[in-house]
Amino acid sequence: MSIRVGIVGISGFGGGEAMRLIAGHPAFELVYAAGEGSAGSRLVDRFPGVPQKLAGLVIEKWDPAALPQLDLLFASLPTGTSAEALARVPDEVKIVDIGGDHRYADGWVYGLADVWPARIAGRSRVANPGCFPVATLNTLAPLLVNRLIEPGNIVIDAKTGISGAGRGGADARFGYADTNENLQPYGLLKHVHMPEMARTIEGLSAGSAAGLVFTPHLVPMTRGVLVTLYCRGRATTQECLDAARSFYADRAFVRVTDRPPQTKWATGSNLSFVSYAADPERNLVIAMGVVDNLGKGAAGQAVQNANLMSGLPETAGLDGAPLWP
Ligand SMILES: NC(=O)C1=CN([C@@H]2O[C@H](COP(=O)(O)OP(=O)(O)OC[C@H]3O[C@@H](n4cnc5c(N)ncnc54)[C@H](OP(=O)(O)O)[C@@H]3O)[C@@H](O)[C@H]2O)C=CC1
Ligand SMILES: CC(=O)N[C@@H](CCC(=O)OP(=O)(O)O)C(=O)O
Repeated sequence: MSIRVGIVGISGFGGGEAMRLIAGHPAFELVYAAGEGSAGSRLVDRFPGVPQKLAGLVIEKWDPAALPQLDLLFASLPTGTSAEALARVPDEVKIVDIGGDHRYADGWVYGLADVWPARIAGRSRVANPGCFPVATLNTLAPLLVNRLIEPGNIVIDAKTGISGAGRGGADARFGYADTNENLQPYGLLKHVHMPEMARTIEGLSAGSAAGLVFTPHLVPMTRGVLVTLYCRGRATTQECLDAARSFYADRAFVRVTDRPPQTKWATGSNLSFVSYAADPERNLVIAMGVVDNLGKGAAGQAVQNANLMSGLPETAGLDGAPLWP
């Protein structure tokens, strides 16, 4: 039996990636697509390569009062624009919010799927983590749970591809001439992802994350997030790798590697790569994490969460290999 799903924000980068994954999903059937400016166009008009079975589906104007019969809705709307409308979606329709409006909000589970799948299974309102948080938290979780680093002294140096800003990123920073052959730090001291990262670090460690520092950088590539995390701790490299291998032993999507991960390893997939280099004498642990911002960072983890919410195998529709090169 198929599960009837919808995507609001389908014309965007996150929504479009969700469509690509759902088109190949064994149990999900896309029956509803919605948006604002794209309303009235067919999927084939926006995505010329869309599979034939979806080509004629017309994007509706987003209206939670006019939904067809649905089991599950993926919301991929600009942060700040989804809370009011999603509150009007009937309770029986499950929702995965890819945007930032419901992270640690009442009634919603924070959907860090690789770390706590049991919290997500069977739930009906799940908030996807942001792309930097999932790359960071998947990498830190084994160290925090095993008390291998101090939670209060973590510095996150992050790099992101331009698609992290979405298609709607009309900001002049995101044009070709501004991004090609260029590197830009941004969001210093108060990036919007700080609270969800601090709260999760505190939950995993039972300590304070008060000293957290996070600086993202925009780099001239389309997809990918790399986080390099500077931590205080006396563990060896081998102890960090062993902790991660044990923590993720039965998890499908997290790969623990001896060598530093690269963004291309994850492109087009729901994979998360983690690795570590530590020097106990210098009280230093360097932890590294890679995801595709549109995969694990958005639509991939959204589908993983939807599988858990629907009682499906967690890997359904997500077992394709990454793109290479
Ligand atoms: N890009 C990324 O790597 C990641 C993004 N996210 C989050 O996912 C969400 C979507 O991001 P992204 O796909 O990149 O953004 P885009 O700018 O690419 O897409 C935004 C989408 O929202 C739709 N939209 C905007 N306003 C409205 C409205 N009032 N009613 C209905 N639809 C509307 C647009 O539809 P239309 O074209 O029809 O107007 C478009 O489909 C954001 O919250 C973002 O922060 C999270 C993790 C990673
Ligand atoms: C390059 C770029 O702008 N990236 C986005 C992250 C995308 C993301 O994870 O978005 P939400 O948390 O809003 O869902 C940013 O730094 O805000």
